[in-house]
Amino acid sequence: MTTMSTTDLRALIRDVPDFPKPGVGFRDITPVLASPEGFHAAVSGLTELSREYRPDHVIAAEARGFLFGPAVAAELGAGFVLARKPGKLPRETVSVEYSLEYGVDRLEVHTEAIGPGARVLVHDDLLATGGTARALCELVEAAGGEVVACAFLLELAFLDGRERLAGRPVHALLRDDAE
Ligand SMILES: O=P(O)(O)OC[C@H]1O[C@H](OP(=O)(O)OP(=O)(O)O)[C@H](O)[C@@H]1O
Ligand SMILES: Nc1ncnc2[nH]cnc12
Repeated sequence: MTTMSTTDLRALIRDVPDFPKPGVGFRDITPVLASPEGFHAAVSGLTELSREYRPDHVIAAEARGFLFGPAVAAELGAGFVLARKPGKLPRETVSVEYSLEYGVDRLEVHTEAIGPGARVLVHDDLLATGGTARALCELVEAAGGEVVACAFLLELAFLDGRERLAGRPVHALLRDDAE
C-alpha cells in the first residue's frame, strides 16, 4: 500500500469545536481508523519515529491508545502493555492519578507487565496537556522500566504537554500549533 502524506493524514482528523465542553477543540481521529490508507500511514509513521529506540514494550492507555499501539508494537517486534482505568486488570497493579484537559482520572498497569530495566515506548493518539502520557511514564518507572521515548499521532503543541514529559524524547507524527 502506498503511504499517504502527513498533510492528507491530518486532513482525515476532524476538528469539533466545544466538545466535550465549551472551549475545547476536539480532534476526532475516528476517520483515520475508517480509512485503510490512513490507518496504514499512522501505524507506519509512528513505527518509523520509534524504531531507533528499540523498545521491549509499547505502553498505552485505554481507550484511544489501544487503537494504534498494538499495531505499532507488532511492527517494532515489541510487546504491548495495557494501562487501564481502575478495577479492570485482574492481577496486582501499580496505579497513578492524573489530570486531563477536562477532568481527573486514574490508570493501572499489571505490576509484572514491565520487568526491571525494560525499555518502554509510551504511546497515545494525542498529546494535549500531557497528563495521560506523564501518568504512563510514572507507571513505567514505578514498575522498574525505562521510558525510552514517547510517540504520538497528534501533538496539540499550544498546550505545552511535552513540558510535562521533560527529559524523555517526545515525537509526534502530526502537530497543531493553534486551537
Ligand atoms: O494529554 P492529555 O491532556 O492527558 O490528553 C490526551 C488524552 O486524552 C484522550 O483520552 P481520554 O482521556 O479523552 O480518553 P479516551 O481515550 O477513553 O477517549 C487521548 O486519547 C489521550 O489519552
Ligand atoms: N482536544 C482534544 N481532542 C481530542 N482528544 C483529546 N484529549 C484531550 N484533549 C483532546
